[in-house]
Amino acid sequence: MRAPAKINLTLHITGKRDDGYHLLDSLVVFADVGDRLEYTVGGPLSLSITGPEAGGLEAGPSNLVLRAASLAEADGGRFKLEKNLPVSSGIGGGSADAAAAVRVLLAMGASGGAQAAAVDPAARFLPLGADVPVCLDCRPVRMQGIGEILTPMPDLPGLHAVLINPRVALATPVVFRELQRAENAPMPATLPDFEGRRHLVSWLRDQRNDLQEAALSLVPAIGDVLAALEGAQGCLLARMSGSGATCFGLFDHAASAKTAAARISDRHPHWWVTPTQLGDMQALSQPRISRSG
Ligand SMILES: C[C@@](CO)(OP(=O)(O)O)[C@H](O)COP(=O)(O)OP(=O)(O)OC[C@H]1O[C@@H](n2ccc(N)nc2=O)[C@H](O)[C@@H]1O
Ligand SMILES: Nc1ncnc2c1ncn2[C@@H]1O[C@H](COP(=O)(O)OP(=O)(O)O)[C@@H](O)[C@H]1O
Repeated sequence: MRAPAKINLTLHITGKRDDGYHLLDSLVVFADVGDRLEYTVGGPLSLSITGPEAGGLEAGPSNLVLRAASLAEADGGRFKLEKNLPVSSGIGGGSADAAAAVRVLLAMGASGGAQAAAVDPAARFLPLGADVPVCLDCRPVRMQGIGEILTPMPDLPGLHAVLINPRVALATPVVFRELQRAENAPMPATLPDFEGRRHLVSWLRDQRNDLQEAALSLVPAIGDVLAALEGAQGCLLARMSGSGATCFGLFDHAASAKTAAARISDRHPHWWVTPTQLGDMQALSQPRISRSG
């Protein structure tokens, strides 16, 4: 099963709750790049991790895959995680993995009993992380509250993009702590009916990521990433996703995104650079179940 990266096209921080969590207003889409998770029924609950971004990631009970399995009351089984997304990078890799584990366990019939099964999955799995509800469906949404209020945006045009991480991990709480002002304007109450990609991009230019300035002050390399994207031929808009440090550049065509990614990668071989499509990845994220033996 695939665990697509989450991208915040906008991230307006509109307030702060008494428990310290911030209120968000964010337009979220998914990428066709992500982690992969395999689950085999049988045996005690376990997790192994491979892949280019596996380094330093704990496979113990603190891993979000195993935390999700516990919350779903899985009674065992082996998870294998192929970690392709940089950890702590603003594209929700951990939340995507947790949501993928939930999807497969629910598809296999794990429910935690009738009472738990009756609870809306978004509310039930929110304690794993504010980004987990949005990652359950992998569809374009407007995300509000602390991440639990989701309004589908089924007609949002798909986008061509390049994702870049300067290979600096940035912990979400640290960026929120650095935020100078928690009360900022939300997006308009009603979002436009976008007529196409260009319309969406020109509207996005007037929106913001309110965490970008705070993240930039912590990791100046984010400025280099944004400059590289903005300088690339065909780049329509460059912005940071989530709490960073990953940034996205939007392009008119898949070919120009690919060319830009190759050129930037040549100049910055240590950066994580990926051309991708952004939009609705629900179909791609569905579990594919095979039975053997
Ligand atoms: C900022 C966002 C935007 O999509 O993305 P990332 O940068 O993590 O990808 C998310 O809201 C992050 O979601 P997630 O990473 O699941 O957050 P959690 O584990 O629940 O929270 C980590 C910490 O971030 C802060 N936090 C998170 C979400 C929120 N709405 N308000 C907050 O203040 C809190 O300090 C919290 O203790
Ligand atoms: N499967 C996982 N993948 C990534 N991070 C995980 C996972 N399980 C637990 N974590 C922890 O979650 C935190 C942030 O995860 P991540 O989702 O990658 O951040 P972000 O949402 O900023 O991209 C890190 O402290 C990491 O150690």
